[in-house]
Amino acid sequence: MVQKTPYIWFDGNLVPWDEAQVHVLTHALHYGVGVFEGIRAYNCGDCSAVFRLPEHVRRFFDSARILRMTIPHSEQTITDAIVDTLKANNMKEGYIRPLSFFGAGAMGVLPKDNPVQTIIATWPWGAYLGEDALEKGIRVCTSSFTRHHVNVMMTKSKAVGNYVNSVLAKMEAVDDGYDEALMLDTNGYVSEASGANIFIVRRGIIKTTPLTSILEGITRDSLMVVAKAMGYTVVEQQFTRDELYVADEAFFCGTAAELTPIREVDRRQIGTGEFPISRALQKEFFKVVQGQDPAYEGWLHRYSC
Ligand SMILES: Cc1[nH+]cc(COP(=O)(O)O)c(CN[C@@H](CCC(=O)O)C(=O)O)c1O
Repeated sequence: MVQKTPYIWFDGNLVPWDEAQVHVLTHALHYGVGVFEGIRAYNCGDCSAVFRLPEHVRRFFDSARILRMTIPHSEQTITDAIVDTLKANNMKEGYIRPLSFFGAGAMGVLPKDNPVQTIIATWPWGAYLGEDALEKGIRVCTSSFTRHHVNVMMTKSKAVGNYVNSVLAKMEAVDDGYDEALMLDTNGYVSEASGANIFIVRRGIIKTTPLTSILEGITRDSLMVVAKAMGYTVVEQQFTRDELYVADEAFFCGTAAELTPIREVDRRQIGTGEFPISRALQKEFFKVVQGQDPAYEGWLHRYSC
């Protein structure tokens, strides 16, 4: 159950958590047209910092543009509202969920008299895939659900409706005893997880899926930059499930997932079961988000509660 916090920003005002409600004829509840973001704030010791806030806010608005939804606020207003909500909730660290959606008004597929509503919620969210996941890695299965064709759903939009595909994949994986689902694209190549991007390490090369059917992950981008700065070769290249099977290491990454090693895929251990490169990247990633690496100060939007 999500842990409540005192306030949610709702169409310009901070309202008590339990009062942030919508009508059951909200268009997005019926037709799935909304956009959202997942953002994390980290405790950096003497203050806190939201990780890559401008990039997340820009993607939030880009997602809306793709869906022909006009968010009735500026990027600056949303940026300020995110920090204000964190402060109002006295959150030195935690997860931030902006959501914008077609509200109640007309019913029917065409949203014509439906206001675009916007909320920003924040709550504590620890290890996305379980406390042991970051340390020991997770077990993954290839999903029977295929990632969206790029002209069926708009996969560069973090659109609410896209996540029916993710929910079905995740439910199937968990019911079958795994921690997460690996989804293939419509051509059968590895795409991403239900809520994270994927990397593999093979013969010292770090490889990730190109920007085809996947969400353009900000953590993915960050890790590519950090890995290159650490001296690794990083390529964006399609790969198949059996290349994943014979990889030396593999990991998922995302705002919620952070960097979660994968220890097994479809009952095949990945590599030796040790993941030194993933571990080194994970260690550097947490130094970066916690403000311990000055080279990445530009990625931190600092604030104090
Ligand atoms: C499909 C998908 N792919 C990749 C990513 C990684 O993107 P980024 O966070 O920018 O690195 C996410 C984020 N998934 C968000 C929602 C998770 C959820 O269960 O809800 C997240 O990680 O916040 C996805 O949902």
